[in-house]
Amino acid sequence: MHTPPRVLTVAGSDSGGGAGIQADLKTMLALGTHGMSVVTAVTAQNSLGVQGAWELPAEAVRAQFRSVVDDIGVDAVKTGMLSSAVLVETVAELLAGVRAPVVVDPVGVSKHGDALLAPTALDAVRGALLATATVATPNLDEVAQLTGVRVEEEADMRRAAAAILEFGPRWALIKGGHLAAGHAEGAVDLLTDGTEEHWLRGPRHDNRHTHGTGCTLASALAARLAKGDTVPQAAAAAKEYVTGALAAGFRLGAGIGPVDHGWRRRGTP
Ligand SMILES: Nc1ncnc2c1ncn2[C@@H]1O[C@H](COP(=O)(O)OP(=O)(O)OP(=O)(O)O)[C@@H](O)[C@H]1O
Ligand SMILES: Cc1ncc(COP(=O)(O)O)c(N)n1
Repeated sequence: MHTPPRVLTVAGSDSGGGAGIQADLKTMLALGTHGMSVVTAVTAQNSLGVQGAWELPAEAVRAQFRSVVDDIGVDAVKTGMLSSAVLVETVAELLAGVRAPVVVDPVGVSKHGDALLAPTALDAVRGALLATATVATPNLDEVAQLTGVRVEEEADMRRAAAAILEFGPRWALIKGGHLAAGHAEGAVDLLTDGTEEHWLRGPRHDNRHTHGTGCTLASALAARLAKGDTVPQAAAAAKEYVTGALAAGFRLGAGIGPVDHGWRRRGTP
């Protein structure tokens, strides 16, 4: 009997289904793995923004994590919205006991600018969470928030990665999706462990249906790591998956629509 690789997301729920836990589980299924979840917070969210957010108690996060890890086991873990300093510290402590690869997406704010992490949690992200990561996947706003490095040109991404690596992840994947057109060739991300450097380049799709890109990239990366890829192989596959999902992104609600996690089944548009 075939048992698919087991991948766990520790993240917030997005009621609109485009980001957070919902994006993670869809991505994990699309990439042939068994997705599992530890919910950290519940958001009331749609294509227009985040209308409310409620954090779970640390005890509930710990209990979900133990239920999954102690019985089922994990081949990779991904973290997303962690909401507060208490939950960042709790999750960092839980991850320290895990041997599987860990992808940390240090989610700070939503696409609409709604805060998904308390400013008081930044120290715990720097001091405890990032060191548990096999790969950390900050976007440019998160890089600025965590390190003070401002990326305006592609070449600045090297300094951003070096500053993130100081906090202890084995690899940094700096996402350049927010680089202004004209300052990058396509949509470019930089993956490096401080020695090797891999530029991940894809075509830019400006169809505005980009809700969930960061969650999707990090989950695809975790899924491929669970399947046994090396970090550079997993990152290349994740970039290809998110690029296809973005190209197929669709209108939903009155605002920013989601990427299409099922694009491979439906065929490329
Ligand atoms: N318009 C775009 N066209 C093609 N690829 C994109 C575009 N925007 C982002 N990407 C890619 O999507 C992935 C996520 O990048 P991004 O910088 O948007 O992350 P994020 O900010 O965490 O996501 P979000 O903006 O959803 O919070 C990266 O691989 C990035 O290069
Ligand atoms: C619960 C939750 N987690 C994460 C994000 C960030 O999403 P994106 O992938 O668009 O950055 C979000 N909007 N909501």
